[in-house]
Amino acid sequence: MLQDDQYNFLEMAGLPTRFTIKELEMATGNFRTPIGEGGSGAVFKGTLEDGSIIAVKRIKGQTSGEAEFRTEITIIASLQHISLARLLGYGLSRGGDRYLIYPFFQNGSLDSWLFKDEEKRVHLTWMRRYRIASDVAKALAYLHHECHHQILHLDIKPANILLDSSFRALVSDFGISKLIGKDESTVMTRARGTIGYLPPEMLVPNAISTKSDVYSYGMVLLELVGGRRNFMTAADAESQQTHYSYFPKFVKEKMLEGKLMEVVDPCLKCEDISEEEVKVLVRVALWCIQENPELRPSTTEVVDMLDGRRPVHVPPQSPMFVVNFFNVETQSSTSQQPDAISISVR
Ligand SMILES: Nc1ncnc2c1ncn2[C@@H]1O[C@H](COP(=O)(O)OP(=O)(O)OP(=O)(O)O)[C@@H](O)[C@H]1O
Repeated sequence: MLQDDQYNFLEMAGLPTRFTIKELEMATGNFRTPIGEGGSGAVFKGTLEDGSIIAVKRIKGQTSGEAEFRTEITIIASLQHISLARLLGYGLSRGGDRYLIYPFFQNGSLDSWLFKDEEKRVHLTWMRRYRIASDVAKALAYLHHECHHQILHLDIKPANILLDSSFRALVSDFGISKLIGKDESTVMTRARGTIGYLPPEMLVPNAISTKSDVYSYGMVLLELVGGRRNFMTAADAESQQTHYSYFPKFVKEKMLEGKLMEVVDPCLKCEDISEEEVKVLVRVALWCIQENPELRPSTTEVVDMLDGRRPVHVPPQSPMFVVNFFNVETQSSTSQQPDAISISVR
């Protein structure tokens, strides 16, 4: 019969292993170093006996998050892609807390670079941004088209894109993902994801598909280019009204005027930016956020466009219904970035 340690081959095969709470306490020094806080719990830094550095996500509570926890383990256990954050293991405590263990990625999440001050944003050089766009597209193409099932991530946003020490991107957080059969093109689901990245088909009871991730990806692309959130609000003290600014509309207008460089994050140095690449990213983004899912490209097509294997035609004019809904303005405002638009609906 095999001894316990002879099962180490499972670990070597990249399958998630179960950690005891004692092992996790040892690794994290009793959860001494928090590195982040998400909707479902806090994340702590730790070191395993073999010296590898880990991130331990603690999901508090007995019942909440159980479904997400199971989904995350089941889905990610079977995935192997260089741009997906690998799940090293999991843990369960008697008190009902649950743990997910990932490799630690030195540069944290994309949102902590993109939406902070200029000092942080300048580290996201144009070359890094383009590579991040390409890494995420490749991870999504793998999930959508290269696995036994189609896997919908359903929560693509900068907070769920982690960056390693060379600013290569890894998609993480499969808590609300969904598997669908290869022959099915759509699936019914309740609203999930994060406001600001949700495609219109998600706002009404309807079928979602891989094209829903494509929409969220397109929204992330625009934020990468602009170095700002797509939705921003500013309170007008005089009229006591809130003004919304919607970056995608501004981008669309600049594209029509032929002044695309005006949409690029002003903190980037002009000489480092390839105008041709800006055109590619912006056009791809505007294709991805088409309101009609059928017009959006597949993630495989996106990869081909970013890699220059497929031409990127001028995207069609999209009505951008959200503009009328919020009565938004189009200036490239640098106003306050509200928490309200990043509320998660699960
Ligand atoms: N593997 C990791 N390496 C380094 N930092 C990490 C890692 N995982 C998470 N973090 C940090 O912890 C923060 C919170 O992560 P978490 O996945 O819980 O957040 P979230 O995606 O915003 O939340 P939610 O679970 O609600 O989607 C991240 O924004 C990031 O800064």
